[in-house]
Amino acid sequence: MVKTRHTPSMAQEHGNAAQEERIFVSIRVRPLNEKEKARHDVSDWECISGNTIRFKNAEPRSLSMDTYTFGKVFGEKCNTKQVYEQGIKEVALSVVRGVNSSIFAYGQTSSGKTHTMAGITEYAIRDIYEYIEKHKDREFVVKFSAMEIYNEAVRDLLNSGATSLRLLDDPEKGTVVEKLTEETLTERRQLQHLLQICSAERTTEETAMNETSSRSHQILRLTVESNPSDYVDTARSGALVASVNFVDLAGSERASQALSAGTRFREGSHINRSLLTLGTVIRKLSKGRNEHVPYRDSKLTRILQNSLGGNARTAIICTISPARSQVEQSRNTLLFASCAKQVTTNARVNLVMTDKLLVKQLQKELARMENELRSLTPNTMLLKEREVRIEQLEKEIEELTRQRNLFQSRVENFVQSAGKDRLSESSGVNNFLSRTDSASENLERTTATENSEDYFLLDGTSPTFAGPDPCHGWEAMASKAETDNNCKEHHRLQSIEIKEVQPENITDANTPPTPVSGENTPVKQVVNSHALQSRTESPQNTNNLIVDLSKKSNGSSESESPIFNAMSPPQTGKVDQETSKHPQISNLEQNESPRFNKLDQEPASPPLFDVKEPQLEELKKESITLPAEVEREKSCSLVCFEDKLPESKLFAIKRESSKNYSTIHKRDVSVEDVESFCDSDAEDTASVLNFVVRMNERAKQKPLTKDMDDIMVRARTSGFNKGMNKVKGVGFQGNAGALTPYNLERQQRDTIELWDACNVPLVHRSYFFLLIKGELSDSVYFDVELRRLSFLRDTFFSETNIAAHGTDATPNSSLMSLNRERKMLSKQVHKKFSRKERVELYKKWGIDLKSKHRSVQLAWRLWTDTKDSNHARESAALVAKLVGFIHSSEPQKKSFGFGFLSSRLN
Ligand SMILES: Nc1ncnc2c1ncn2[C@@H]1O[C@H](COP(=O)(O)OP(=O)(O)OP(=O)(O)O)[C@@H](O)[C@H]1O
Repeated sequence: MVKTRHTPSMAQEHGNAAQEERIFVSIRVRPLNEKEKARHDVSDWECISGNTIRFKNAEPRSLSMDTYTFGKVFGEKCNTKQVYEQGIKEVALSVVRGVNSSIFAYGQTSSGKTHTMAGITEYAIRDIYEYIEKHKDREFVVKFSAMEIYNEAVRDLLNSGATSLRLLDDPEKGTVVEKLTEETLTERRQLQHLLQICSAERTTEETAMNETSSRSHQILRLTVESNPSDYVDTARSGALVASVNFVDLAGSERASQALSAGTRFREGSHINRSLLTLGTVIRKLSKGRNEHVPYRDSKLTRILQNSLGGNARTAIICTISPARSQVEQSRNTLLFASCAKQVTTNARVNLVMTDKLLVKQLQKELARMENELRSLTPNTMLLKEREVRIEQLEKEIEELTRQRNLFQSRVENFVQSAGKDRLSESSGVNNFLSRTDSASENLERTTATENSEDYFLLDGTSPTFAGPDPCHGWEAMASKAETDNNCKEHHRLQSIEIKEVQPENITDANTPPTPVSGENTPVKQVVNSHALQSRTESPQNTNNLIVDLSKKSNGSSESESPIFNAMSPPQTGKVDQETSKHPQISNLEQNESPRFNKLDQEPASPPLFDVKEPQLEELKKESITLPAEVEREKSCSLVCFEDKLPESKLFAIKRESSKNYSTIHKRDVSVEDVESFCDSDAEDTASVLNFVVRMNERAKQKPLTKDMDDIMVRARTSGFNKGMNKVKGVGFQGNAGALTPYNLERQQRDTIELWDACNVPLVHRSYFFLLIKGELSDSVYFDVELRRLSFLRDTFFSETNIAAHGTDATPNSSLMSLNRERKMLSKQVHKKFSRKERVELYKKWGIDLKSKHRSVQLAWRLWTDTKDSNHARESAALVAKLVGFIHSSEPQKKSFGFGFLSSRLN
């Protein structure tokens, strides 16, 4: 048995709504049989039309009562095929379209019901199979079942051994017969065989005329399942399942004839019950009232409930006997037929979903969803990847935004702090530093770094060293010291030895009371700021020609250089007792005090020289008023030239021309001389020498006139500086206008190297840098510092001195010992100072961020400053405070800081 699920709603969705129609009722009058003819019985019924029948012998007053009209009326001469074709066939074939149908035969015994239904069933089955044969595109499944209701018991005609079958109520199908045999037909012949079985199994009896009389209600059911062809969407389609019932009722008169007693009585009662219930149901349905219909009062009406006013098309063939003797029975049949034709049914297409179709449909749906899923999967994966990427980008944006805000904040703090510094600081240290590339690199690097220890540079207040790291490479200092000593003699040859130095025009505020090794120790003043660097460079690039016109190296007296005398500051400084052993040191120290005094008064712009001599005043009056920078150039007394000459050649020139060196003053140089020199090839040795000699000669001959000023003005505009750059000269010593930042950097670099070589304390270094304004005039400080440091280095760090005094010859200790102590102090610094404190010290002492050993630098400075690591912390704090005082805008603090540091230096 194929389980089905009725889905009427699906049929409705496809336009197969229930169609209401009345039961088709036809009347068939059989001919008089032999028995009736023998009794001379006559036929009283006349078919006056195709759908009207009338009782012929009716009295006039009752004529209207004996005329009946139905869907079709078949007379005695009509055969079964006509009955089938005219009305019954259409109803029966509804089954192939999914519509239930029922064909009833109702009439008295021997009226021809079985005779008619046998033919009708045969024709219907034939037509059904013909329909199936014509519709090869559809799949049909035909099933057959047969039952009889005898004494209100349902019996399976295809299973003779089965007992009475129970009726079950199905919510979709209605009443179903439990365990009813249902044969699937593969061919038509199989159905013929089953029909014979059913006929044989049906409960019948022999009549007096040896005829078989049916004593039960027989229901032959043919179920047709098919797939609809008119539903394009097979995914939503089901199966058309419908049944056609061929119902051959028992004789309607059976109850009255079985009134005798016993079994007949009980049999008749049951037959009558079903028929009476059928009559009642028909009568009630015909009235069309919404009153209770007693379907459940009999097995017959219960099983055929759908066929009686329900989901089925119904046709009733009422058979009557024309014999006058059967007129009342015929009238009852016609009355039943008259009621039945009033009954309406609501047949619809039964589109059901079988389990097989359901599985198939679900499989198709699953395959469709899998295809969709496969088609969607790549997009889904791509979407997920993009979502992940979007999340990553959002995080990166947040991080970048955070970094940007942080940098902006830092830059703002830096700018704000730098602005305050520019306003508050009178010193030009930062201005000078900002002009160096190294300082710019430090700033950029500091801005980009995340190291908190580097962050302190952002405040812009740190007195930072420009140029090489003061402590850089000090680890190699030990080995370098030896190299320095080896190169010392070579270095001395490249420098002009000045036997009698007259440094009155040069002040050195930082010159400490340096100890000397002895009175007879030769003092060699290195005025070449590039001296140290030249030791490691090729001779071709490092030859230096220095012409000091203000000194008596050529035997000329001061009187030969009135300008020199005019620029000499008053000798107001105190004379150190120790330096009195050396005139050079004494002269340096003599100029110390006035220099300090001047700085204290005008720290922002310390004057280079005090010009007070009357000669100069007179010259000023005589000359045309010149720009300030030209006025300052008048103070130049030293011209230093440097050329790229081969070393040997240069030395030869030096020695040869040293005898002819003479004072040259700017007033002695004509415009033609300068222009000629600028246009000449600076590498031409003869031109350089000739230029120097020529200027010296003119210095002796020509007085100072205003032509000098014109010379300088025109020299500047015509490329004098360019020519000077060609020979890489320092220019007029003390003449800031002739200096270049490059030369100043070189002086600075040499100074730092000498600091390292002499282990100069940090305090001194810091104090020295406080003098620096970032102007070219700072060159004079570096020049003096270089002289002093060269003297110290040659005096205390020479090979002979170290050998003579051992490792304790220096003020500190041997370099190797310093190295060991440096490591120890580095550990102690990390142990003693917190990270925050270290950062503060870095900031205050301008420790280079390039170094990987900032803590080592700090330890070094602490050690060299205090000479006692146990007090390094206190000393560092004190120095930091004093430096802060010097940077303060308050004169009292500034003076105190200067004074204290000065006392420390001394
Ligand atoms: N239209 C007809 N033409 C010729 N013979 C007929 C016709 N109708 C019925 N007969 C004959 O009448 C007899 C009785 O018919 P049938 O058995 O079909 O009556 P029935 O109504 O089925 O009786 P029951 O209810 O007792 O079974 C049969 O022998 C049948 O051949």
